[in-house]
Amino acid sequence: MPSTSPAVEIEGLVMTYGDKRAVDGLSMQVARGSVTAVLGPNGAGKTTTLETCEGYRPPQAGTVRVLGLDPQRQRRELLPRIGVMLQAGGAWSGVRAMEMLDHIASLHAHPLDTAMLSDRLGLADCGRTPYRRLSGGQQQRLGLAMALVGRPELVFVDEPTAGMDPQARRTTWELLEEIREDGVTVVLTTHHMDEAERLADLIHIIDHGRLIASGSPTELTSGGRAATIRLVVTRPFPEGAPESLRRDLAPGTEVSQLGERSMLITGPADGTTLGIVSRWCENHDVVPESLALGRQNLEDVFLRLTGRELEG
Ligand SMILES: Nc1ncnc2c1ncn2[C@@H]1O[C@H](COP(=O)(O)OP(=O)(O)OP(=O)(O)O)[C@@H](O)[C@H]1O
Repeated sequence: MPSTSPAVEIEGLVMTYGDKRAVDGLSMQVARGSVTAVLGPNGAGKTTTLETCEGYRPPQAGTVRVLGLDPQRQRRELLPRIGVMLQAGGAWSGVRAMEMLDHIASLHAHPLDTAMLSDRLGLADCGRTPYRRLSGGQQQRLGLAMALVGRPELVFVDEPTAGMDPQARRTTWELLEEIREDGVTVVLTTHHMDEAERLADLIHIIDHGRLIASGSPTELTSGGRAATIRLVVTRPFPEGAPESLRRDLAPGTEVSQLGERSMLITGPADGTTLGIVSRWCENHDVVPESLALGRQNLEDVFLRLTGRELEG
């Protein structure tokens, strides 16, 4: 198996829970040595996809290969080569933080130094605290340490910074950037676009269990639709406002309603467009509270693709 082959290859994956199609024909790849973010709103199918890659669930249709191996049939071969940070738990409730980390380290041939790792992740002070008494953020950090301690070639991290304070988030981001420098492949799920924008070489956006867009953060947020205007008005928009405004704007300009008093206009957001938006407001008895020019971010991309906001 040449090392240039993808670290993860998913082809036509289908996963259902009863009648619910959590993953619906998903195909995507993760390049070796990259940080790839799987971005999507709650319930998009991110965790289910990761759990299938980790060998916790057999695919109901489609195929999954991780480091060239079948996560079900070749699990024993695969497990020592990957690290997994679960969204919740992963440790026994009564075990002390350091005991758990040392235990995981003892299962690996060449583990990292656990004292160094726990210090780095700010766990040194709670090393003797039972897992159930750790704060949510401390449990997350311990989960990350457990995923990294075996020097994996590939780590799956499910919402790595959920519940962390800003300082712990930054430390986690730095650590993930460092392990990438060491050539480790990182697959992370998140519904925080800033996390994906900061860390990821490649972003797969999924919604309703399907891949709806892929690209680098720059590719996804640039191009002809790079600029945005956010319009906030004093009272709720009249019925049909986005369609009416879109008719006045240049072809290719997109208008999405964000809330009852806010809209996002994506396209050639120049002086001409601003002028048209102001005139439209005047003609429709709409009073702008703010009209802000900006650069499209991943949240805007998601909104444009799905008509819904990413977080929430
Ligand atoms: N064990 C389960 N039993 C039944 N339905 C489930 C189960 N696990 C997940 N689901 C459903 O499958 C869909 C996908 O869930 P999944 O956890 O994979 O999404 P997610 O993108 O990781 O969401 P989140 O960001 O909230 O973690 C959701 O509608 C969820 O309610």
